[in-house]
Amino acid sequence: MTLGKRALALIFPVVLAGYVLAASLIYYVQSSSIAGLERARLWQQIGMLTAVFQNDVMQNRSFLYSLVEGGAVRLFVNEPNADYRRMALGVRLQQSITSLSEDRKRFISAAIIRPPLTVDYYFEDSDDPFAEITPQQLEHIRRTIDSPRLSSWTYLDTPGIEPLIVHSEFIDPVTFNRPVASAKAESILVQTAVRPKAFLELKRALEKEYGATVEIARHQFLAQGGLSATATLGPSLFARLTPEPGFLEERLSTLRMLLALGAIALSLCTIVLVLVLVRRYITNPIARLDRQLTEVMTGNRSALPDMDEIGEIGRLSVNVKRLHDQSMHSFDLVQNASWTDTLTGISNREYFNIRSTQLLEEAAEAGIGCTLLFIDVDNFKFVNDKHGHKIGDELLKTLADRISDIVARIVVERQLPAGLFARLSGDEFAIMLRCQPGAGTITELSGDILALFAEGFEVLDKAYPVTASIGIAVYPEDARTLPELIANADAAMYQAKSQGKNGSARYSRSLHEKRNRRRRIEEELRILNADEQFHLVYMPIVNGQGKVTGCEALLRWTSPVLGNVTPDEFIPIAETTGLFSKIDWWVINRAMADYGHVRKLFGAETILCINISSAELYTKSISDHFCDCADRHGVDARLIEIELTETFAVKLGEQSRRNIEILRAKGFRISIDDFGAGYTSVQQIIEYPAETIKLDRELVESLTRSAALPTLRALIALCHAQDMSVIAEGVDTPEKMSLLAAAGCDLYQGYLISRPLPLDDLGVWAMQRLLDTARETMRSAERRAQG
Ligand SMILES: Nc1nc2c(ncn2[C@@H]2O[C@H](COP(=O)(O)OP(=O)(O)OP(=O)(O)O)[C@@H](O)[C@H]2O)c(=O)[nH]1
Repeated sequence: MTLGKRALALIFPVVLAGYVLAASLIYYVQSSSIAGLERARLWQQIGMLTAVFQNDVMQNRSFLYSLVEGGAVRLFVNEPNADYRRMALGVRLQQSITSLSEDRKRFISAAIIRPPLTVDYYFEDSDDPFAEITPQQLEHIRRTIDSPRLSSWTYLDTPGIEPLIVHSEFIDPVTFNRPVASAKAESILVQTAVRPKAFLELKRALEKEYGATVEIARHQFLAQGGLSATATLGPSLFARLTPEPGFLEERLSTLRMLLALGAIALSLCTIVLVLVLVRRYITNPIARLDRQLTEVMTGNRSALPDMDEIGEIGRLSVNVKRLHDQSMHSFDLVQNASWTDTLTGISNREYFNIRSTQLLEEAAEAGIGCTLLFIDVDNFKFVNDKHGHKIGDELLKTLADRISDIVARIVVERQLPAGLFARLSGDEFAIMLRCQPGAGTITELSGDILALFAEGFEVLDKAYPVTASIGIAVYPEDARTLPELIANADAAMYQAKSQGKNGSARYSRSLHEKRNRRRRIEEELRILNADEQFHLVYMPIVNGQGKVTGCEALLRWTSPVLGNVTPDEFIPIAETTGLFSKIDWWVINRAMADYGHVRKLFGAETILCINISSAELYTKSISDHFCDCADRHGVDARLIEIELTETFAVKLGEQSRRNIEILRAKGFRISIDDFGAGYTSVQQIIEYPAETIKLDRELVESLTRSAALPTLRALIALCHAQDMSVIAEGVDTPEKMSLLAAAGCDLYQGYLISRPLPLDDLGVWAMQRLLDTARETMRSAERRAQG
């Protein structure tokens, strides 16, 4: 939810509740004052009604007196001519009506009654020529006659008939004044009646407004609670108006509705106003700050702009900007540190990867090439081991400085874009330049780097025997991605190393194929079924008398995909990829399973030689595996000779030395294979924990030249002095054999004796050899017999 919506959600109920509360209070106060006002108005209205009524009463009375006092009654009584007197009275009445009331349509009537109750004259101001006095008026006359009073008035309100105010007065027929009480029976009675039109209209209007009848009664009304008003219309005539119960409620509900609408309208106005202000001074600045921060975090903006807000929001913005600037500064420091190699101060692998990716993208856009030089120091370990890591560190730092200088110089001289130089790891460095081979830049660069090592690499005034191997790969010819480019330059560097180190090599197609072949071998090794694709061949070892004393088990691999793959090719791959255990364990098991057969062919004391990977001796379980296999196949440990390569034996570690001691303690023999292929000191020969030394075929080749015979003899004597028997490999001529025999060699192995043979062929070979020996023995016997 946005800040604006939150503000709305907060403000709306608060403002609304405030206004509803205020409206309720106003309603509470207003409702009682409305009730008071209505009550006062009601009393006023009923008072007005009373006044109007009394005016009508007064008019009627005036009408009566105008008839009596004006002589009209006297004229009527004294005039003997009945028609005249009627007409004269009629004229007088009309005059009186005209003078008393402006309303010509008003109903007025007059009647003269002679005793005992004869309506002598009746006049009515109406359109009805046959109009007669009403029974109600007669009734009033009768009641007036019956009462002791000489005059009276009343309000006649009979259902179905329009109400009338009626006045009756006794007149003495002689004096035409009010008679004495005793003369009442002989007096005439004059009655006038008017219709109280104004009163009735007002009454009707009130009844309509209040929705209730104006009650008129001859008795006093009892006091009533709520909204009600009473009035005295005459001495015994009362009126009361009690509005219908919902009258006030209607007013109040209108008030309520007005207040509710007012509260809502005011709430909305207030909310809109508050929201505008909140948005202007709070949410908009915060939203702007948020947007700017988001842009900074997503990289669409480099820094927060200066804020000109005031107050808390302004301070917040300034502080956020300050915080951001500080974190950017810290981030830059951390990033620089994380991209710098701590030892040499040049870029490290992370930065190299990031920057190189950009360089390749730029090169791709510009349609130009990039060249990667992968540099590895040769024999650096030697400096570490011999002179200590401090010197090693110094060497790396000095080398980094010197290569940096070379790169900077060449870039300036050849006007190239800035190059990238980084330490990838250990003694590995890399240079990325936006140039292609051909212009001589790469040749000059690699030549200058190699020249640094020409006289040994000088550090702190001392030269160290290290060189550099440089692998070169070019984008886009050799690779299209950075990982591929690095891998190819690395492969080229290994190529340079394998060509004798201290040189450079460019990544090539053949190198590519070599790597592919290596990858395919690795893949096949991972998935192969050893029982189906591996088999062992055996190469006999004989003593000076030609007796087979042992057989070396040699592994052969026939892959359905790759065909025959030699151990020289796949064993190093298996060792570097950790697949050697799978192979070794199969070889050990298979060779021991075959041992019974070998033994049958060559005798109970035949030694079985099994090669194991040098890496195998780093695993703890190797001795257990040998023992388990020997037990399983019933092979005496003394008849098993485990062959280790000389290069491995030179650098025996703690674990491998312990493993060899365990194996020897269990009775297994140890043999040092390929002796003489590397560089071994006399000291190391003395320290070899082995029963047998196998002279490498190259060594045999060079030492079986007549001039080297004393050396061969001395070497074999040295081994004998260490209690080690000597086997010569590569014995392929009788001459070599006789020379080796002359030098004291114990055992022989080579094509002169036999090539490596499958087990079945080994049997045939053994039979053949027996036959040959038998034939030779017979021939010697014959020669002796002839001689
Ligand atoms: N002094 C020092 N040695 C390091 C550092 N990092 C790695 N090494 C060592 O550098 C050596 C590099 O190994 P290799 O490249 O296999 O040794 P090498 O003798 O140069 O082998 P080749 O390259 O085959 O000639 C290892 O012994 C590492 O322990 C470091 O920061 N300082």
